[in-house]
Amino acid sequence: MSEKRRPATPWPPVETEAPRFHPEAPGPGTELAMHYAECFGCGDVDNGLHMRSTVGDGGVVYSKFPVTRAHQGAPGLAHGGLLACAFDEALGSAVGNLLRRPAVTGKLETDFLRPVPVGTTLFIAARVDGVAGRKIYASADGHLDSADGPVALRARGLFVQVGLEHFTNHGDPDALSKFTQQPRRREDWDINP
Ligand SMILES: CCCCCCCCCCCCCC(=O)SCCNC(=O)CCNC(=O)[C@H](O)C(C)(C)COP(=O)(O)OP(=O)(O)OC[C@H]1O[C@@H](n2cnc3c(N)ncnc32)[C@H](O)[C@@H]1OP(=O)(O)O
Repeated sequence: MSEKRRPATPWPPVETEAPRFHPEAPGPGTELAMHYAECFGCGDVDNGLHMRSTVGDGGVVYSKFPVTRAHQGAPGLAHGGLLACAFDEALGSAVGNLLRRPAVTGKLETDFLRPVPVGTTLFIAARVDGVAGRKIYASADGHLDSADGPVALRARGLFVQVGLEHFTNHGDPDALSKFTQQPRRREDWDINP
């Protein structure tokens, strides 16, 4: 199957600054713990994606998504929505861990280039591309079965920085205390755009 191309659109779509990684961001080689045990992407959820991520060199976060029968759409193939979910998680992990700015997905676009069979592992490499005020642009490639395997998907996401009250006002008021890894304290986040 030949490498397919999609129409080239500028990315990031607006003028941005280079991302400034948080001084206490985890360094290369760090295996990232799940950020929340009940997260469908990285938590201990039945039939969740059970993604695991590691910080690489140059501001890249590598995540693995083992695709099981629980993740099917067409028989034997991963469901596209769950693949998009895996990219949301991978991009969000790069943004959250490297910048330590609380942010939510505002826009997520995914190019599906190859089918992803059950039994494969998707190796996702995600990076933060630029920042414009509260807007954080990130992108990722998903490779089949190894870090340099064929590219099955590409994704681009806009994350919007929010105050911590976003999570307490709209979600579980106890949610922040349920985070299972650092930073657990307000002062651990860079909350100034
Ligand atoms: C160590 C730490 C570990 C942590 C690890 C964490 C891992 C996490 C992994 C989990 C990963 C999973 C993560 C998840 O699943 S996050 C869950 C899914 N996402 C949401 O639920 C978000 C829902 N949406 C909102 O809450 C609001 O709409 C937000 C907050 C996004 C913006 O509402 P707000 O009123 O606050 O701001 P604004 O509307 O003035 O917008 C601000 C700017 O953004 C621009 N804009 C907005 N939307 C779009 C768009 N669609 N296309 C293009 N642009 C868009 C907008 O034009 C404006 O630009 P400008 O006019 O200023 O130029």
